[in-house]
Formats: sequence, structure tokens, C-alpha cells
Amino acid sequence: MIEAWSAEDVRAAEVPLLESGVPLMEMAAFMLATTSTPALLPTGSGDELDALPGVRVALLVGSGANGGDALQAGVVLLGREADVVAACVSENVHEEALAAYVEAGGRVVDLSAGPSSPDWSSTLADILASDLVLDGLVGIGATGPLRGVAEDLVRSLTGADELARTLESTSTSTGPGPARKGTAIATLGGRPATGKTERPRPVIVAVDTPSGIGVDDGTVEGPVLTADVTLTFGATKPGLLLPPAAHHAGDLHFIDLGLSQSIAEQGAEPALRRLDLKDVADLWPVPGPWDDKYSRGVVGVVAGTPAYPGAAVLATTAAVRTGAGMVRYLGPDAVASSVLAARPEVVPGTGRVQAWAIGPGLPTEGAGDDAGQLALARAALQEAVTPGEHGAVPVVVDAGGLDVVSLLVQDGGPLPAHVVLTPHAGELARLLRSLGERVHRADVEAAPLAHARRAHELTGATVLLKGGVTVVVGPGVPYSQADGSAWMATAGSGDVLTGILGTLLAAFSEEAVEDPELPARLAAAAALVHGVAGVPPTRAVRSPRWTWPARSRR
Ligand SMILES: NC(=O)C1=CN([C@@H]2O[C@H](COP(=O)(O)OP(=O)(O)OC[C@H]3O[C@@H](n4cnc5c(N)ncnc54)[C@H](OP(=O)(O)O)[C@@H]3O)[C@@H](O)[C@H]2O)[C@@H](O)CC1
Ligand SMILES: Nc1ncnc2c1ncn2[C@@H]1O[C@H](COP(=O)(O)OP(=O)(O)O)[C@@H](O)[C@H]1O
Ligand SMILES: [K+]
Repeated sequence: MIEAWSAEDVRAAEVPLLESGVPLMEMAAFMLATTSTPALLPTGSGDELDALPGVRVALLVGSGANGGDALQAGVVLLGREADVVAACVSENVHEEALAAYVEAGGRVVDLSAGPSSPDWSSTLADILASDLVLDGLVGIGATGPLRGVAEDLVRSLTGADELARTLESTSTSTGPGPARKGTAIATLGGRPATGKTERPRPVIVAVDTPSGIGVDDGTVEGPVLTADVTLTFGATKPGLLLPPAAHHAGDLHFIDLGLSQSIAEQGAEPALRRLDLKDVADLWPVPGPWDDKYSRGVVGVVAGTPAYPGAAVLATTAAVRTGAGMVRYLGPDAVASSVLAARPEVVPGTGRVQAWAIGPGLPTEGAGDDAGQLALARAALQEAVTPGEHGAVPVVVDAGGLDVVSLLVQDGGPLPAHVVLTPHAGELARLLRSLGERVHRADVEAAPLAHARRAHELTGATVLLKGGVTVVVGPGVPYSQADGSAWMATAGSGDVLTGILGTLLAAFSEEAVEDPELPARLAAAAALVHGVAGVPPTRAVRSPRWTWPARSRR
């Protein structure tokens, strides 16, 4: 499991180590300089301390310790014969680190006057022509989006038009570097300019965090240099796991520096969790010799209408294939026929269930004929809220079922956490609007965790917000899962998740009702399994992204 900690908790954990003289910055910098270079070494050479003659490194240096890390890494890289330039966006950069870097023979460019700095254009060209960029503009000390010269620099590096002008104006002064005739232009960490082919670009390594992200909340309100790799120190930060910032972090590498123990001793809760395969393997219900279909858990599925029968097929299939003891299907005969044709083991009709999975393929309230399905969904939800003879029944609610939740909350107040809602961003915005919030899809996409949290507060339910990164908020520590691939952005994909989560809620039916934090964990586990199942097979054999897109050595 990955646990992420707020910047404040990380800072507090640093204190005892710094007080006892642990050279955290030097340790971080050494790891930075050694971990980020294997991709730049000649093929076959893997020693992370090998000399790097001819390898060009650009350090982007801000005014705090994040810039200090980059400068100290520069010291190590200079010792390995790399050609290093430090682009400083402030007059006041980390004093000791700068002194060590200068003493090691490092080249410094003062960009503190911004685009009017005499060396602005040539330095941009140097950065673009380098093999490796270490982004040390700002780390956990960031307040708000990038501003000042740091913002100017990142905007220039990521803005295609400005970049094109820079390259043109410096093409005679940079020799065989970036503006070779016939080579086209790419932006750093962004898409190549339209109509132009991409040329080699540096590997971008974010020092601790990609500069400019919301370290604690994962928001991105200004320019960010999208990294190929983020090396994060001491503890993973929530922003590295949360969308939209997570999309700028590239591959995430964690360097402990001994902070984990210090954090544990503080006794605080992490800000965010991410389950891994082992967590889910430990959690996943595996039948034993005494199990029968009922003890494994029966899932009742209310999904599909004659207009959308496929949603019912997908949800029931997912429940069957992930190990439900039995799947009951409730819906119109025409849909039940489709379900049975695909999954003959599904049992049509009512009966006792350990969890409900409702909503896929149901129309939103008042939009089209629901063939009586919304009434069934309402009844299922009622079983979650009002315990019957066998206690309360957990329920996962998707798509059209979310409107029923909204009405229930408006009528009767908060729901229990064993009601798990699985909206995508548009559905969450709609749900929040129905509960009186002024929210649009774009607002949810810009701050998914905050909006999922708001929906949890307003409804009481556990909220799993779907997307490229899935966020789950219940009564305990939230989760973020990023196990899938963008190939999953396809119609029907969410119906499958509903079925998977139905199976898990049925298997842990009583526990999920008793422990209000468990449904979120189960939802995160379902998202992981859904994601792993949705990764195309080619990804399994693709070489690690770490070695891509290394600039070829010249
Ligand atoms: N945790 C660990 O184990 C270890 C942590 N270490 C490292 O320390 C880093 C934290 O260093 P830190 O505290 O000095 O803060 P940092 O991120 O460099 O930024 C502060 C400066 O940035 C500026 N600034 C702020 N916001 C800005 C903005 N939006 N846009 C532009 N500028 C902005 C602000 O300047 P001001 O605006 O006030 O002039 C301020 O001076 C951490 O991320 C990690 O890399 C390692 O060395 C050792 C192990
Ligand atoms: N870019 C992406 N990368 C990874 N997973 C994605 C991406 N986009 C969507 N997904 C996943 O695909 C599923 C889509 O679900 P949903 O939007 O409900 O589709 P539908 O309603 O058509 O079934 C969700 O589980 C979501 O997390
Ligand atoms: K950084």
C-alpha cells in the first residue's frame, strides 16, 4: 500500500532528523543524481555511478530547498563529468547548495529578471537541448500555482509558439543543439505542436513534486512541467496520487530517507491511501471447503432496460466472473433473456441477497421509460437504509440509480457508508447540483477529491469517483487508484465496475455494515481489479517507461 502524507506532516517528520544532524538534502540529492541517470548511460552500462561525459543536464532552481536538492544533485553529476547548467529563477537560492555547486565547477545562469534576463533565450535553448532536466523550482513549500519567474520559465518551456521563436532566434548560437535544420519542435512535457513531428527531448525528472501542483490536493491551477519521472522524498505526497496533478507526475519513485519511521511516530493518519496488488490479494475472498454459494455472497443486480440491455449483461457478467456465490437479476423479461443468454448461471427474479448492485443502464429520473427498474432500485436502497430481518444490505449505486439516491437524501437525510455511489465526473456534478451545490463537470474534474468529499458529506454514502484516476471517499482515509489504462474510457466500462464491487460487498456484507470504513476499502479494491483487467496485454511486455523517452546520446 502506498500512503501519502500532507506537506505539513512531512515537514514535522523532518524536524527530529534534521535536529540530530541527518544530512537529508545531501541524501536526497545523491539519490536524485544516481536514480535519474541510468537511462542516459550507453546501452549495456548500468552502473549508476558511471561517468557521464557529454551528457547535458539542466537544473531548474527555485528559491527553496527543492532548488537546493537540484543544485546538490548537480554537484554529484559534475563529479561524474556531466555538463551541468543551473537556471536560477531567484536571486536567493539555497546558499550552501549553491556554494557547493559553484565550488564543483557548475555553471549558473541568473534568470531572476525573467524573460528580460540577457540569457533567457539561450538558456531556454540549453534546457531544451539537454538530456536531463531536474525540475527543482518548488516542492512541498509551494503556495498556490507557480508565479513570477518560475511561472514564466515553465510557460516558455511548455508553450509551443514561444518555444519555436526561441529556437529560431538561437539557432545560430547553439551549435548542433536543438535547432538543427529539418528537426521539428516539441514542447516539454506537453503535446508536440500541431503538424510538427516530435524531436528528441530531455528526460524530465521532477524533484520531490512536479513544480506547480497542489501538493496536498492534487489541483493544477497554473502551468506545470509534466515529468517523465517524479522522485519523491521522505513520503509520497497526496498530489502525486490525485488527479489532475497525478497526470503530470509520470512514473513515481519513492525515496524514504528514513522519514517513514519518523512519520509513524507522529501517530497521524495518512492523507491518502492507494492499494496495491498484494493488499487486494490479501483482501479478496477466496472460497474454502465450508463455503457454499450463499456464504460466498449473493449479488442482486438491478440494471438495464429494453433500451439498454447491455448494461445488465456487463454488470451481471462482472459479478459472476469475480466470484459471487450467486447473481440474481431483477428486470424486464427481454433484458433477463439477454443476461441469461450471456450468463446462464444468473438467477432471474427476487430472493435474498447480501448486496445490491443497482443503476447501470437505468435512465435518469424522468428521462424515458425505466420499465419499473427505478422502483426496484428504490426498494434495494431501502434495504441498505432500513435493516430488515437479516440486517442492512450494502449497495453499490451507479448511473441512473444515482437520481434515486438524490431523492432519498432529500427526503430522509444521510445514508449509511455501506451505500457506495460510483459516479463519473458528470454524474457527480449532477448529484451535487441536485443537493443544492453550484457545480459543473469541469469543477469536479479540477478538484475530484474535494468534490467526492463534498458528496460524501452531503449524502453520508461512500463515494467512488471514476476517471483516469479513481478517487474513493468514505468516513476514513480516502483512496486513489490508478491501475487501469485510458483504453478503459469506453461505454460499458463502468457497468463492469458495478458488478465487481457488488461481488465484494456481498462477500463482506455484514462487515461492510458494521465497519463504515470498509466499503471505501472494498471500493478501492474493486477499482484496482477493474483497472488491472482493463490494461491491454501489450502494456505487460512494454519496456518500463523509465527508459522512455530518453534522448539519444550525441
Ligand atoms: N521531506 C524531506 O525529507 C526532504 C525535503 N527536501 C526538499 O525540501 C523541499 C521543501 O523545501 P522548502 O521548504 O524550502 O520549500 P520549496 O518547495 O523549495 O519552496 C519554497 C520556496 O519556493 C517559493 N515559492 C513558494 N510557492 C511558490 C510558487 N507558487 N511559485 C513560485 N515560487 C514559490 C518561495 O519563495 P518566495 O515566493 O517566498 O520568495 C519559497 O522560498 C522539498 O520539496 C524537498 O525537495 C530535501 O532537501 C530533504 C529531504
Ligand atoms: N483515461 C482513463 N484511464 C483509466 N481509466 C479510465 C479512463 N477513463 C475512464 N476510465 C475508467 O473507465 C470506467 C468508465 O466508466 P463510466 O464512465 O461509468 O462508463 P460507462 O457509463 O459507459 O460504463 C471507469 O471505471 C473509469 O475509472
Ligand atoms: K519540483
